[in-house]
Amino acid sequence: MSEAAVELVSPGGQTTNPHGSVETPLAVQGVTVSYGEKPAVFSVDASIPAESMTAIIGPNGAGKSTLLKAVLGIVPRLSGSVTVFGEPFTRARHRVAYVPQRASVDWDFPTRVIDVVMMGLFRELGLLKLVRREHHKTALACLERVGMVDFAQRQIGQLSGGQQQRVFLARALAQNADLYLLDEPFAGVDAATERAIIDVLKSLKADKRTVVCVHHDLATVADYFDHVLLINVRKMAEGPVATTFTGKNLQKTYGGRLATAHIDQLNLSAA
Ligand SMILES: Nc1ncnc2c1ncn2[C@@H]1O[C@H](COP(=O)(O)OP(=O)(O)OP(=O)(O)O)[C@@H](O)[C@H]1O
Repeated sequence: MSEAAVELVSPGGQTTNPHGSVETPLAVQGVTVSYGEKPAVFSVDASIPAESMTAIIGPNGAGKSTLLKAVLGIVPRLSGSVTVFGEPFTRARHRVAYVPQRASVDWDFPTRVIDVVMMGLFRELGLLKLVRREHHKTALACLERVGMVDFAQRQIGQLSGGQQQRVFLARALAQNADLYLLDEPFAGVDAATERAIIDVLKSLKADKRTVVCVHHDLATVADYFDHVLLINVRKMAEGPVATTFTGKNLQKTYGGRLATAHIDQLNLSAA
């Protein structure tokens, strides 16, 4: 029997291999993606620790979204490999939930909030896609977790930006995944929604899930995350926030685009 076949899934959803060590939720090696002549992501390596909250940080156009899409197979890789809990993504996709950038979704599509969340249950609905009472209850419970249960019957086009973001998070929760990949979950949301989203993400981590977010607000990195991946087409740095989210690494990643005064305000180590 192969090692993969005898993987053990612990109660928290964590995978250990037969030797008892925890599989890396996401390992990226030498990934290069190009939309044209110039690579958008060049030879990026990353190793996302289990049960961590990771921020992918870098300037506009640095390739952060592209890296997530390459992990998910939405855009083709020119080179490199991706493993999810020690397996190719195609074998582990059921363990991954993705929340895309809000702007990339067609919100005019005529569908209700509850139906969007139900999409997260597609694996449970079976071949006939029969929605049973318990599926409905699960979807409502996920909406409850993001404070959107009263909006279940609303058309998605009639939601505010922050409400849309919460609904997509509810869909991801319905997937009951082990690895959550979110592309700018806090973009354009108010303080209350940001608090609601970070509370849900922290509860996922407490439940032994792994969370990875593309993130722009440097002021909240130390509070929200414990691991960072800094990229600007290439990987600039990766590691624990405490030792990697430093003024020097931010200068390296953003170059002249980030004023020294802004870095000073973050009260980071200059190392
Ligand atoms: N579908 C596409 N076709 C062509 N070029 C693309 C496409 N998507 C992204 N790009 C380009 O690839 C580069 C990386 O884009 P990407 O969206 O991954 O950056 P990002 O770091 O997520 O940026 P932002 O912080 O602005 O969201 C950019 O130069 C962008 O213009």
